[in-house]
Amino acid sequence: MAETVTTPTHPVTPSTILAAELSELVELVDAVPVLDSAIKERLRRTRDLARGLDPYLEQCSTPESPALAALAARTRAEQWTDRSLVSGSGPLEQEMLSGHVEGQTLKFLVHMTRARRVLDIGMFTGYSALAMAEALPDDGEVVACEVDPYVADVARQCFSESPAGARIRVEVGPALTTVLRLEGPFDLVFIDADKTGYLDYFHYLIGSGLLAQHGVIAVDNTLLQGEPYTDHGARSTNGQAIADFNRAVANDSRVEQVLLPLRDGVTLIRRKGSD
Ligand SMILES: C[S@@+](CC[C@H](N)C(=O)[O-])C[C@H]1O[C@@H](n2cnc3c(N)ncnc32)[C@H](O)[C@@H]1O
Repeated sequence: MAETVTTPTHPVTPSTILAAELSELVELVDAVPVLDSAIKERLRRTRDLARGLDPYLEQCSTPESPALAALAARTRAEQWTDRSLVSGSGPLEQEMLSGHVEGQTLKFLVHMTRARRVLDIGMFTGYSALAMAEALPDDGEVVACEVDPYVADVARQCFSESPAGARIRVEVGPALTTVLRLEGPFDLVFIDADKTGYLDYFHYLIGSGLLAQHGVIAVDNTLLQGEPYTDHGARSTNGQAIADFNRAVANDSRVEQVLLPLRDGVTLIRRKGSD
């Protein structure tokens, strides 16, 4: 089993938010002397179930390559608070990085779909792009779209230190503009950029020749920290965008899909009858 575990600085997925909430509850309840010890013990077991999940997934998954580990370390070392998104859609933070288990899942998708051409929409420092590039054959290609020139430069530096990095072509600019001038087909597309743009990316990919007939789309953050399925006050703009996206995909008769509770949610989409 792998020994290294990636610890986010703050919880950004339903399971890590749940674990953090339960950890706080355990502390609160432990401070109440009159409370039944059996109740305290049950709460501790519940916390451990939530808190142990992500580290265990990491331990049981094939370790990331040295190049991916270096890219993740480089991303953690950056002072993201000093920068804000050129697109104005929000601050950059190290938690944007998809990371070990999701990267390993993307590698599996490349292998399983026998992909040769991959489109990465929302590259950040390049973790997903490099993970998928590592799984491609030598003549395969990842086209990676990123709006922020600074993070694109960080990604390029990381790619230059890995043989698989030579398979990645970086396109800087708003992804919706970039995809309009790209030539298809792509066998696999990973959508992980501005959440309010997800429906546009999806409609363009399905409606155009950009996605291969047998192609698969993987979409990140479709659980958006639980916002689409919880009702605790007003949703954020991104939470509403993801709720709308999930409903639109579920109602679209052209496709079939599954939402996997991996990290912040990953939805896999394919055209119906495209065997
Ligand atoms: C969640 S991060 C991507 C994480 C990345 N896939 C990974 O594996 O580490 C989202 C990225 O999308 C970029 N982005 C936001 N809006 C965009 C747009 N309209 N076009 C292209 N990139 C965009 C952001 O600058 C950010 O770097």
